[in-house]
Amino acid sequence: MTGRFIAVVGPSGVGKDSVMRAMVKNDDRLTLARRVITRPSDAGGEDFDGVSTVEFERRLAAGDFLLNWHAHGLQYGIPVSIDQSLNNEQDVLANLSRAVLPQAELLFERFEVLLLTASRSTLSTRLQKRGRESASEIAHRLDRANFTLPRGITAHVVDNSGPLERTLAAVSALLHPVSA
Ligand SMILES: Nc1ncnc2c1ncn2[C@@H]1O[C@H](COP(=O)(O)OP(=O)(O)O)[C@@H](O)[C@H]1O
Ligand SMILES: O=P(O)(O)OC[C@H]1O[C@H](OP(=O)(O)OP(=O)(O)O)[C@H](O)[C@@H]1O
Repeated sequence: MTGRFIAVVGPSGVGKDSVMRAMVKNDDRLTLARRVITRPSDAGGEDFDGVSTVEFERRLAAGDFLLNWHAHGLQYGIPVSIDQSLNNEQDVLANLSRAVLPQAELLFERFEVLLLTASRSTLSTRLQKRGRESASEIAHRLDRANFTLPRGITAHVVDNSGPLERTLAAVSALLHPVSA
């Protein structure tokens, strides 16, 4: 049996990267997908592979990505190498755009979605505190906060308005119901 591909989605600033990082730290059944992004490598936040647009297009043409999309003026790709982890029965966590979920669902034998939520004011406070984007970029990200999941996609929905520990306990109970 292959591992599960677990898509982690939700509005910018909700805590996807923080929750994913903590999940992987606490659970050796989980692996993080390292994304390829056309963002400067020193931008901070998640551990990603920062490349130029030309390099991204080269890799795309070479078939290096299982999934790719465009958002916030950036290109994102999920490398085909995650298949090795899935084949080794590791569950793979990946921060995805909500828009690519229907495409992702078709690709993986075992597919789950974790949707994180928080109020708009919480998102705004967190994005300002994170400080990776300018005020106008933050405003654009907040405009996308209410984007609904594509039709037909079902998700585990977890509120990340409270402490991270509470979110982690809820996520663990949903993903590992027997051992939780
Ligand atoms: N449960 C939480 N409580 C308080 N702050 C949080 C929580 N989860 C995330 N954060 C903070 O919110 C900001 C955005 O989190 P991040 O993981 O980058 O979100 P996303 O990947 O969804 O954009 C970061 O500064 C992070 O430290
Ligand atoms: O279609 P949406 O669901 O709105 O998602 C759009 C993009 O936002 C997130 O990117 P990124 O992780 O760079 O930004 P974030 O950390 O601020 O969420 C997510 O991973 C997508 O790439």
